[in-house]
Amino acid sequence: MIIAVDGPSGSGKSSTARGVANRLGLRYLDTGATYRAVTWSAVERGLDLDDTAAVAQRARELVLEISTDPDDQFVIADGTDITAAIREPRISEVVSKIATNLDVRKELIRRQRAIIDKAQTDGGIVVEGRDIATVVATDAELKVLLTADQEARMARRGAELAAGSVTAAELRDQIVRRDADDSTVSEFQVASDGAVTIDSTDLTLEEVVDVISRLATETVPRSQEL
Ligand SMILES: Nc1ncnc2c1ncn2[C@@H]1O[C@H](COP(=O)(O)OP(=O)(O)OP(=O)(O)O)[C@@H](O)[C@H]1O
Ligand SMILES: Nc1ccn([C@H]2C[C@H](O)[C@@H](COP(=O)(O)O)O2)c(=O)n1
Repeated sequence: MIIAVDGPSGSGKSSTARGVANRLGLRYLDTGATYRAVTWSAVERGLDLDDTAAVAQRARELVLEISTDPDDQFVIADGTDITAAIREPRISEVVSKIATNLDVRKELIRRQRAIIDKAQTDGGIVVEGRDIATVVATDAELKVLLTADQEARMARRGAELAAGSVTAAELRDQIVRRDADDSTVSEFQVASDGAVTIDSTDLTLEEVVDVISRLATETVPRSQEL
């Protein structure tokens, strides 16, 4: 089974997808981490992020290992553990430049599909991102568009970061500006055909995990369809 979870920044995709994978004994893939890993590598090498050809070449060359264990998440790039580094503000601030590079997307979607194919032999996977239901795994048995209103998403991200470490303007940049940039290459504001929209504004994380897990158990995997 493949469960696709898409949605805007701060809607709770990562926490929810990890929770569902745990609950149902599935693998978990954070596709945003692949874009962050390429960003980290390009920044480390001092590449001009506007040089789309050079950045795409870096994406193709990068040796990337990304965990699909929901309880043990790590990202290793060219032998360096970058699990924490890819969450630093210096990466979050520029990652959209890499995520809107269409040649980078082509390469990372190819890699994401290979990870998803492999996980099928382990019983299935919950995949979260922006274009999972619409591009990466259009055959997903369950497609969820996870939303929350902008104020809730900014409040959640603010609570997550160390108190006083970001200004209101920086917070807005991380949520509003990033979504505006990212939505130029993916449609994650409107549900695609067959997707269920879940508005998490007034739901706890546990409640969202409950809803998606229930929908998943009511869904017959394609391989078992008669
Ligand atoms: N339903 C919820 N209610 C309250 N807080 C939540 C809920 N879902 C997630 N959170 C919290 O909101 C923050 C953002 O969640 P998360 O990182 O999962 O979002 P995301 O959609 O993956 O964001 P991004 O795309 O920017 O990585 C986390 O601190 C998480 O614990
Ligand atoms: N399938 C995806 C996943 C992520 N992105 C973009 C969106 C962000 O700019 C960046 C990092 O994602 P995050 O870790 O914040 O979820 O990658 C995308 O375009 N497509």
